[in-house]
Formats: sequence, structure tokens, C-alpha cells
Amino acid sequence: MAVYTQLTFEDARALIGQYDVGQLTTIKGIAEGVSNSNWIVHTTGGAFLDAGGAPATRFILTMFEGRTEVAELPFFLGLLDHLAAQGCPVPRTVHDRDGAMFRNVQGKAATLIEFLDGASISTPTAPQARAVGAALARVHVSGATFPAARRNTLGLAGWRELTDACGPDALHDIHPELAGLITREMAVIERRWPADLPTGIVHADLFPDNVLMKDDAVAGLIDFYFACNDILAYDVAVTHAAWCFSSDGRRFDAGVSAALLAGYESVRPLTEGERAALPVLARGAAMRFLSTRAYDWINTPPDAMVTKKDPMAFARRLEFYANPGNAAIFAAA
Ligand SMILES: Nc1ncnc2c1ncn2[C@@H]1O[C@H](COP(=O)(O)OP(=O)(O)O)[C@@H](O)[C@H]1O
Ligand SMILES: N[C@@H](CCOP(=O)(O)O)C(=O)O
Repeated sequence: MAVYTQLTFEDARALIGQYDVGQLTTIKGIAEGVSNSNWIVHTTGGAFLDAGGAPATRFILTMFEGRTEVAELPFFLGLLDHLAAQGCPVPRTVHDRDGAMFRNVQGKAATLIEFLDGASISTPTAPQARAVGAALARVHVSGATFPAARRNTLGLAGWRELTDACGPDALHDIHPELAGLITREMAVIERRWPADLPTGIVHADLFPDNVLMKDDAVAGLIDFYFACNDILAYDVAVTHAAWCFSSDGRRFDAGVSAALLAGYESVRPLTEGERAALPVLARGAAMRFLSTRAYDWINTPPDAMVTKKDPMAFARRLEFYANPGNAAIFAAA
């Protein structure tokens, strides 16, 4: 459950009154998500139009909790507007009557976002993975004209900081071999991390729960709050790690993997250098989510209203990618 902040109907009514979207009728907390508080909001409709040109009556209200820096909101929210304007299936930010992209509520920043129809899926098929690969590539291509930039705060140095902060004893409690795996793999990843691949705007967290699908088509890419500038092929690797395994990381799906990469390349072909780097980028991607999940596993207070995510699911992916016998999954078809 990800609603960390209590918001009364009256608070919400006052907030929604600042936007030209009609009167608030209902507001309901959303169970999915980890990082921020989210509500689905219904209104009577106003000047903000949906994709069909009718007054929109459904919105997502997001309140930003600890992990999102308020100073970075213009980047994240401006990026949504930019990508939507470029035709990517991304929700637009609803601006308030003064043109502001976010407002302050109870000392926290909150924003109103366009609602996109669709459902996230837990077991993707190859055609769905193909569509996701193509949608990711469109974001990479469209991001090239976005004028702002943001450093990846959860890059290599961040993974090391987080895993060091966990400490060997707590890692041992998660799994007796976890600290050893992290030490070995961090050394390899740091040594082999590529320095000369194409960079640009990346989503950096394109998991199935951040993609809304309608049958085999991508209806929405959401949750851009880790977006930043980084190696484009690293984003492919993140998406690969997120989509091509069972959620516990025990089963790899070769068909989904091939379809994801083919879908990506149908829009933006990978260079030889990017292909060659995918094995180490995938090890990095697995380490990225292993490090945040392990840190959260150890540090989330027991009474927090959030379902902790299993770090071992990404330790298994990391072992898979580190196995030289599996490197062929990234070879050109
Ligand atoms: N623009 C949107 N349109 C429709 N549903 C959305 C939208 N944004 C978020 N959601 C819903 O809210 C849930 C949580 O949103 P998300 O941005 O992933 O939160 P978190 O940052 O906490 O992970 C999503 O899984 C989805 O069900
Ligand atoms: N995708 C990450 C969790 C990031 O949280 P989100 O709810 O903001 O997507 C993971 O699976 O570890």
C-alpha cells in the first residue's frame, strides 16, 4: 500500500479547486506503488481535455515522499509534458490556474496528472514485450530534444553507497551468500562499466507496474520519477531485467527477451558497442534494484504501509547475467 500521507476530503477539495478540472467528486488511495502517495481523483470536468477532446474527469494525484527531491520536479513533470507532446504514451501534467506544475500540501509537493486507461500486467507475453521495447526506444529518441538534464543519483556510486550502508550482517540475514555476491559483482561492474556509449534521457525504472497496457499495445508509460540522463542501453538493460524473468527471478523467458530487444531495435537500432555492453549493463541493472531493495528491506520501519520488495529476486537475476553461458541472449539475432 502506498499512501503515506492522510488527506481529508476537504484538503483534497481545496487542492483540486486550484485547477481548472471541475469540482472534486471522489478521491481514493491507490494501493500499488512504493515511493510516493497516490490517489485516483474524480471531478466534474473542466478545461483540461482528455485524448478524445472531452473534459477529463479522472486524474492521478501524486504526493511526493522522501525519495523524490522537490527541486527536481520541474525536470520530471516537464519531461512528461515534453514526451506527451512528442506523441509518446505518457500522461500530461495538469497545470494549476497559475500555470504551476505542482503545489505544496501539508509541507509536501503534490501534482495532478492525466489519468491513462490501461492495466499493468504481471506476466508479459512476447508481443507485449515487443511493444514495450518499441515504446522505450521512442522515449529515448524523443528525449533527445528535451532541454533539461538530470544526473543519475542511483548510478554506480549510489549502488555502492547503499550496499555498504546495509552492512555485511544485515545482508547475511537476508541470505548468507548475498554480501559475497555483491562484493564480487560490484568489482566486476565497476571495472567493466562502459564510458563511451550513447547517452540521453532514460526512464530507469520501466517495470511492468509502470506500463499500462491495452491488450498488446502500450497505453501508458508512468512513474518517471527516476528519469535522468544516462547510457541509453542501460535503460534497455533495466527494462530487460524487469520484464524477462518471473518476478522472483527464478525463470528467464527467452521469447520475451528476444521480443523486447527486437521491439526496441524496430525504432532505435543498437550500435555494436551497445550490444557488446549489454551483459555488463544488465549486471549493473540487477545490482541497481538489488541495492535499493536490500537497503529498503533492512531499513523500512515494520509499521510502514508498504509491501517490501524481495532483494533476492534481483540477486538471482544478477547471478543469471553473471553466468558467461547466458551472454548469448544479448547477441544480435
Ligand atoms: N497516469 C496514470 N494513469 C493511470 N493510472 C496511474 C497513473 N499514474 C499512476 N497510476 C496508478 O497508480 C499506481 C502507482 O503509481 P506510481 O507512479 O507507479 O507510484 P510510485 O511512484 O509510488 O511507484 C500505478 O501502479 C497505477 O495503477
Ligand atoms: N521498480 C522498483 C521499485 C521502485 O518503486 P516504484 O514503485 O517507484 O516503481 C523495484 O521493483 O525494486
